Amino acid sequence: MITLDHVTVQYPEVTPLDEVDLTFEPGTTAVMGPSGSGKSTLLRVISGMQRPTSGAVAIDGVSVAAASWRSAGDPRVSLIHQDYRLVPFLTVAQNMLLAAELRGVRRSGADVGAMLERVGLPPSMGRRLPTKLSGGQQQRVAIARALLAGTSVLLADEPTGALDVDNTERIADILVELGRRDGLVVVVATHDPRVAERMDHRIQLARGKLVAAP
Ligand SMILES: Nc1ncnc2c1ncn2[C@@H]1O[C@H](COP(=O)(O)OP(=O)(O)OP(=O)(O)O)[C@@H](O)[C@H]1O
Repeated sequence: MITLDHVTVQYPEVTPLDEVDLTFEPGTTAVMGPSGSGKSTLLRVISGMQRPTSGAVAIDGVSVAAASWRSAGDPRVSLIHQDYRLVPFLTVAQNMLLAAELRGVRRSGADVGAMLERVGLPPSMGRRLPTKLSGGQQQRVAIARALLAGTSVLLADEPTGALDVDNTERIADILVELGRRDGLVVVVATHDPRVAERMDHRIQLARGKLVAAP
């Protein structure tokens, strides 16, 4: 469970998160709201990549670890993006193993294949370069990479923003299953109402404030 306690992120001109109190349980939650309402900031704060100006963020009662020269944030959390962010000159398997290694998690080639199958891709795809895959396949690899690294909290920032309707459906299916079957806490920032309606809960941000709770 993720808890935010009076979390504020303040810049000189804007306050993208303003005294936010929020809880995310295992399962999927869509975070909606207009552009600039603070959705990406919320995900960065949960991941530990950004320290809030004030307030506390914890996962299962333990404060999220802030990013440092040693890590890109809390090792329990993975963040996936609209543009997938796979390393283009490494194979799919190397991308996945590198992420696990950076977390200090040892994984085998068999683990990579099993994780690819879990997101509906053949294990043989591990040998391909990400640039040779479709957008939907790349996003599934990004999810498999997060799972291989042992994440228990999966954050997704507009994960279907660059995908067509069919691939959007597939990614939404995978996220829902990870929440329901595997008990991950999945938080999805999205502008797409079709994605949001598939999630277990929906929240809405407006100018850094929560305007509708689940
Ligand atoms: N480093 C920064 N310095 C100053 N202002 C910032 C910084 N990062 C974000 N902001 C501002 O904070 C506000 C919230 O940004 P954020 O990216 O969280 O919004 P968002 O809801 O994710 O928007 P979008 O839907 O367009 O991705 C915006 O007004 C943005 O300009």
